[in-house]
Amino acid sequence: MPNDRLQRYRKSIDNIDTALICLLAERFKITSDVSYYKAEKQLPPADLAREAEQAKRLRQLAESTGLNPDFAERFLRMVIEEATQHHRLIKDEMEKSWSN
Ligand SMILES: C=C(O[C@@H]1C=C(C(=O)O)C=C[C@H]1O)C(=O)O
Repeated sequence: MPNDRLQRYRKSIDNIDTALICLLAERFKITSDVSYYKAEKQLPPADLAREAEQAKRLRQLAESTGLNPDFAERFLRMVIEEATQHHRLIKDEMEKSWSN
């Protein structure tokens, strides 16, 4: 069948997409734990110094693996935004429960 090769490529792409989603789910379980930790300790949801270190490290990693560093940083920023939004949500919820 002429599409055999394309089908194989697509199978590999689907496997990689599955791994990416599973890894992201694992990452968000950890950042969710961080949300509760930060809320309990009254720490700010975002840590810009830490984010700058992560961006630097991932840009270098992207360069060394042939990935566009700008794309790697955009992706990281999107993931961090989702995590910090959850931190803010949990902080607000916890502060409301303390004031009751
Ligand atoms: C998870 C943390 O909270 C925020 C989310 C981060 C992330 O998703 O990697 C990084 C820094 C913080 O802005 C943290 O401080 O480590």
